[in-house]
Amino acid sequence: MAVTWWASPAKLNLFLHITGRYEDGYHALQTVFQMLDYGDEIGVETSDTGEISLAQSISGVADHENLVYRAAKLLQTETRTTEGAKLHIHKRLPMGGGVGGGSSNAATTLCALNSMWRTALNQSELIELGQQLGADVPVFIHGRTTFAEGTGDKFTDITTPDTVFLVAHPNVHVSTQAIFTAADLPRKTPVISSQHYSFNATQNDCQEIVCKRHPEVAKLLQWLLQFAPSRMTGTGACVFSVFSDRISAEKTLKQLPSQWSGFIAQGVHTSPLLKQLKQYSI
Ligand SMILES: C[C@](O)(CO)[C@H](O)COP(=O)(O)OP(=O)(O)OC[C@H]1O[C@@H](n2ccc(N)nc2=O)[C@H](O)[C@@H]1O
Ligand SMILES: Nc1ncnc2c1ncn2[C@@H]1O[C@H](COP(=O)(O)OP(=O)(O)OP(=O)(O)O)[C@@H](O)[C@H]1O
Repeated sequence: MAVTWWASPAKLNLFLHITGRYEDGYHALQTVFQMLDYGDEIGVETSDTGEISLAQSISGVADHENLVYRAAKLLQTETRTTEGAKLHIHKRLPMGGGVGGGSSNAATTLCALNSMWRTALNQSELIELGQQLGADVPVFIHGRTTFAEGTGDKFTDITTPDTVFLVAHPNVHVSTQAIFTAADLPRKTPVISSQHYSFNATQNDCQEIVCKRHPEVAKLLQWLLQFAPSRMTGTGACVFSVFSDRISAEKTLKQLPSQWSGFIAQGVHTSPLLKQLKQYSI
């Protein structure tokens, strides 16, 4: 059976405000999820054996914990389909870097298999399943650059300026859970309206404590700020810089000190996955 490849794009949190905390310990957020044209790819070979397998493992992640495998199993169980699949993962995105690679892989797997297995769940049913896999899975199923609230699951789509991003990784790992349980995390940022969003009037509320705990993130941020406005995404560790043209972004990437790594991506309104799904269903 031939492999069909599906896009699994990255996101950036252009800002991240923590506006409160729910009784279950989860935080109320406001953020802009910026979809990028750059990411991983998930290859799907369907079969009628009912078996789900990964063609290759990801280092450090047990196969049964891999979000690609878990997403396929969840869809199979929920829809009671007798179909199976062999799933390939082409990784480009840094793991646990705040660019949502694992969440995006899960979203792509759910959406691609729903099309290829013809299980016919609608987008809100897929989002409900996605929520069970992680807080950032729903936005990748939604597939548009959007202003998000709640735990990142209430969306108001917005148009952001045409931007080329340099996304850099400081090669340190930041635990999302450790940041969200930190006593000194600011949790009372006033709520803003999606219409009044601007990059300059917002911040990432996690950035200061991540920089304190992980000096390498602070060092990378200081280095990037010489060239362009820059900010951390999510709970880190990646930092992005905002450029209006690709040449300047590429020039800066070429100068990136060798202990760090990075990539260039264009901000997009509609994710490459959503575009592909529309074509597939035509
Ligand atoms: C902060 C963001 O990166 C913004 O994009 C995400 O909302 C985090 O998404 P994620 O990594 O998929 O997060 P999950 O795996 O669902 O949660 C990891 C841990 O972060 C904390 N967490 C996460 C999201 C949220 N709104 N409040 C939280 O307190 C919880 O302690 C949870 O145990
Ligand atoms: N297919 C997968 N790709 C990447 N990580 C995976 C995958 N499956 C499971 N994981 C686990 O999920 C963790 C978080 O991965 P992910 O890349 O989504 O983090 P992130 O970029 O910090 O995302 P977020 O911004 O949503 O917090 C990884 O550290 C890894 O242990």
